[in-house]
Amino acid sequence: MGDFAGALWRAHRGLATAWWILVLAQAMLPAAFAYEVGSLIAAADKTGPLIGLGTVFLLMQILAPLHGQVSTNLGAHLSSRLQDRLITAATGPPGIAHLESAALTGELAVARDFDLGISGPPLALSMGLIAGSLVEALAGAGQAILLATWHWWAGALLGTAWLATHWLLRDAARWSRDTPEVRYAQRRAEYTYRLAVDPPAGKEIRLFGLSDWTVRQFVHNRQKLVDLRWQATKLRQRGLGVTLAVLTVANGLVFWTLATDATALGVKATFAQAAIGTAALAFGGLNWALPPAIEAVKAADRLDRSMAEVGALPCGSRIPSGTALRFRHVRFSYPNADKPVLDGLDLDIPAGTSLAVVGVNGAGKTTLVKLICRLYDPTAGTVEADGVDLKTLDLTSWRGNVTAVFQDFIRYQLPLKDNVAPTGASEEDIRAALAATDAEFADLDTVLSKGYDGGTDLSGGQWQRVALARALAAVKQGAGIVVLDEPTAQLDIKGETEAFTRFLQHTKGCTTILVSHRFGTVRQADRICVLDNGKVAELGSHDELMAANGKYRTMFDLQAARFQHD
Ligand SMILES: Nc1ncnc2c1ncn2[C@@H]1O[C@H](COP(=O)(O)OP(=O)(O)OP(=O)(O)O)[C@@H](O)[C@H]1O
Repeated sequence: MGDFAGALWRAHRGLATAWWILVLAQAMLPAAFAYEVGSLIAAADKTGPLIGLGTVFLLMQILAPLHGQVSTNLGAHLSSRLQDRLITAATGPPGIAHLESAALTGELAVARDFDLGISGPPLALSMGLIAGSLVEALAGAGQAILLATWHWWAGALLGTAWLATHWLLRDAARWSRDTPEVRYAQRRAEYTYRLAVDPPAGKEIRLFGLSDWTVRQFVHNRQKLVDLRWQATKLRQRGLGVTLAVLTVANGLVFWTLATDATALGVKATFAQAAIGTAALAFGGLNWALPPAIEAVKAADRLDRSMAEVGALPCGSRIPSGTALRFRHVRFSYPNADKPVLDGLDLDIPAGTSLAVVGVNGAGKTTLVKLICRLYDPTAGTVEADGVDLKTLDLTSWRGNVTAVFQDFIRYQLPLKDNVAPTGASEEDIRAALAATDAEFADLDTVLSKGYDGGTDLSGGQWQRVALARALAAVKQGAGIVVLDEPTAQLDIKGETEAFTRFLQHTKGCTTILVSHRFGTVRQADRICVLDNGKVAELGSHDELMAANGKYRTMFDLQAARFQHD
């Protein structure tokens, strides 16, 4: 609860203060109402008590909707703050291991539930429910205190009896989502939800007839969450029986004493209401909206720390001085993987040369690219730039020195010009980059997404040309190392060879690393390296490797034969 209160305070101090004041004010009103009713009955002159009663009644009517408004606003602020924190936690770490960790993506699903509302109401809504339940619990305590002013034991007895019920119900209302089963169901529900609503999935869902499957998966996992909640929150019968007995005795005793007490009718009316109102102690504060909200706040806190830890990379202060790359006895395993992807890899890439990397699927080509971009660090060995370990370089400067077209490059839903230079560049440079890659598909200001007014979409190959233009624009801005991971896989054969030849012309002087399965492109590189079993199996120019008659030649001949046959 402390974490939650702290999160409210940080979300919006003014609203949080108003929210708590309103909780307390509203909690006091039922006791005040009981007192005023008693006074009205007892008083000879009814004017004062009537005004008092009317004021309390009016406050009850005004404060409740006001509290509702404040709750919704505060909930929206808290929700935005949590979203900001999650986005910062995800994008902040310099590495990407935290985004690929199964444990952390599970945690992210728990944290995001406050906003998706798959297994509970979204925060803006649940804040009102939380407010109501807190008011109720505190109002019950206020009535018990009022009752204690008549007979201390009556307040204590009824207060304790209803508190016991509170614990029973609380136990039953509490549902820990922090279990592998719940996380799994939440992730599957979120995943299938995205499949249903995101356009890229829309094609396959329809073509492969997966609509029913998607709905079934979503419903199944949602139902699973409902069942798990039901199992966790079922009332235990024996506990219920005991509590009912305690309540019957306590209430019987208090009301019997009240009935037989020789006090005035007004006093009796006040304390009878207080005795009834104490029951709110049992039911307030139990609202099922509170635990999920607390868990979302806690999960966001935990993610902040754990993502920073898992995605951390050591960062030096040296400024990169050159673009020659060297892998020295590099070994690399993904976290929790039992087999290394790279194992004793040695490779020199002289500055200003181009190197193509080939190998079967899963040989570790993209992994090599990730190490050059320093998205991961080697498990052992070093990657060096001009003889300097990348770990000792200033990371921002290093990243400014490298540009890449990744296999799964991003298709930004932004204007064409921002797709070429996301952080800005002169119009002249943007146009030059687009011209060099034959990517002038739209007006510079046209958004590359059909989801926007006047927006357009591109074909796979056209998108690749735009991604190549982005890399060229980065070279213009100072990047000296260019990494291309299957950059032309979606271009037609003629376009591919032309595009790569032109790209190399425009990046003359850069160190270029190309990953490709298309040998027409590969052969244009100064040198080619065949990756096998985590090591460099062959290294040389196209002619040298063909003459060596090894793995490269086998792969090249296979592809050439297929084209000749076609
Ligand atoms: N984030 C990851 N976590 C765990 N294992 C991974 C991860 N990414 C890749 N791998 C594994 O590492 C190995 C090498 O993958 P990588 O993507 O580097 O291969 P590749 O040579 O680029 O393959 P392809 O030609 O299919 O693109 C594969 O066995 C893959 O399953």
